[in-house]
Amino acid sequence: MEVSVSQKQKQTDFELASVSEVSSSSSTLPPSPVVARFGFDSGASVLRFHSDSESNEAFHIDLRSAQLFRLSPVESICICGTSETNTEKSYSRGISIQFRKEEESRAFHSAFDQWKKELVLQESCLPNGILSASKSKFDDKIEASSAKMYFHYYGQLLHQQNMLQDYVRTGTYYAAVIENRADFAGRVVVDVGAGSGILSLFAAQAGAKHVYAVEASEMAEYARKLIAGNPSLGQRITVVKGKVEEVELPEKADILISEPMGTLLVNERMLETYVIARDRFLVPDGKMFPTIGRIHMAPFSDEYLFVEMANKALFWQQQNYYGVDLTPLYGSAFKGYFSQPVVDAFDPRVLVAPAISHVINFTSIKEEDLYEIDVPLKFKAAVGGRVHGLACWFDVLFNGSTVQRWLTTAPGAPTTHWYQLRCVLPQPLYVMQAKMWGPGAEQGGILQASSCKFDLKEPYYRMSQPQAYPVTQDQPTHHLVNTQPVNS
Ligand SMILES: C[S@@+](CC[C@H](N)C(=O)[O-])C[C@H]1O[C@@H](n2cnc3c(N)ncnc32)[C@H](O)[C@@H]1O
Repeated sequence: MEVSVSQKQKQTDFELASVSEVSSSSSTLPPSPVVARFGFDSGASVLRFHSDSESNEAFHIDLRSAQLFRLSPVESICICGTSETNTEKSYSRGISIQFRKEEESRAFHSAFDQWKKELVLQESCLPNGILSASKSKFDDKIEASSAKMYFHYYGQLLHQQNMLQDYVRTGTYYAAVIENRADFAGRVVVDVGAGSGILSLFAAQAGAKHVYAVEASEMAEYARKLIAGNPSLGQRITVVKGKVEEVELPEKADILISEPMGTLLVNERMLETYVIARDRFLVPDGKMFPTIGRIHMAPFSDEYLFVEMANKALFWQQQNYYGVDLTPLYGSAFKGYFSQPVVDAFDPRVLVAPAISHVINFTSIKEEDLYEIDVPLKFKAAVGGRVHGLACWFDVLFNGSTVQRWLTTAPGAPTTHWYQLRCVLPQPLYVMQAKMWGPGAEQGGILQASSCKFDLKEPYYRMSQPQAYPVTQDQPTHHLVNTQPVNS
């Protein structure tokens, strides 16, 4: 493998508060403060640690096997392999890294990602300058088995039909495209994750010069069939079967169209694919449909939902289940149920404070910035009572030259197949408005804490329709129960 001179000379230094080994077996760690240096060593990207006072390296790790996880704003853990060749004896090594400031932690993480990327580039570069068939950006992030299941799912017509039958979704895309003909007429379009090819056909209807419909799953074959069956539009559409991260297209696009939204906008990580498509295929200042996305979050109060969740674990409180005491597992079952985000459509009146919004601009965000998203939350409850968790939904904007259109999944708006999402806390929080005494009184109330980790991959599909509330005059119309059919 060739390494260029510039790479050999390049290095990045970071001063750290301290480093320590998670297992105590090694004594090679330098005393604090510590300097961490990213650099090259015999063609490999390495991270060296040495003491501030001397430049002698205390130890180094190979970035090839290293992964970095953030534990807190100023603490991270780096997991890497040992150099032990006997696989039975080789254990992962954990290095706990303390930063002095949060900004330094961020800079270190971004340098780490950058150096890992350089490594991928290096490894795919053969001495003759030809790119090797090494893993793509997609393969790098997504496990093969998980990608197989994902594309198997989308390869089936029944799941595409589910999306096509979400008339709020598909109708809004149609309106956004047709009302903004000026953005499509005579333009080259790339449909990112084309599925059945429906958005490509809409773009062709709006007068696109040519549409490249990129689809990785077997659905690409069905898209070809559908497009061939609509010849007046189909002659301007080419289906490209493959991953957006890997396929090559013969020309740049003036506009990208895609439906990359998952639960809570980011689930499925297809936004990353959309952004990669932008960097690979879009002309500078080209358009993106959708253009921006927003995640909205607000605290809610829903006693009924909380009791429903808590009751699920009651099964494990049986002391005589065929002669077996199940109670040792009660705590774990309770925790398990509360780690499931609830997916359903709820009445917006369960919200107890205005929502906080996090904006993602698809035209400018870096792909890496989608790996980890922090949304600082601070709410002032409009009413006192028990808060049971955080309600979340999203919307996206089609920023057309003629018409701006929003596709929203907000509570109270016509229901989509995304519904809304609620993260229910295992311990409700009491929110009061009266003057308080005791700990936390200075801040205006009693300090309480309740926390939970939620797994977006294990949702609880509850699917209840919003209950019919009698409408009074002071209620805005968006609180009305929607009459749209639910698309399953
Ligand atoms: C949510 S569906 C949308 C399908 C279609 N555009 C629509 O609106 O009905 C996303 C599609 O993108 C495809 N997809 C996801 N990631 C992809 C990738 N990295 N490369 C190519 N296709 C991808 C999936 O197989 C799936 O068919």
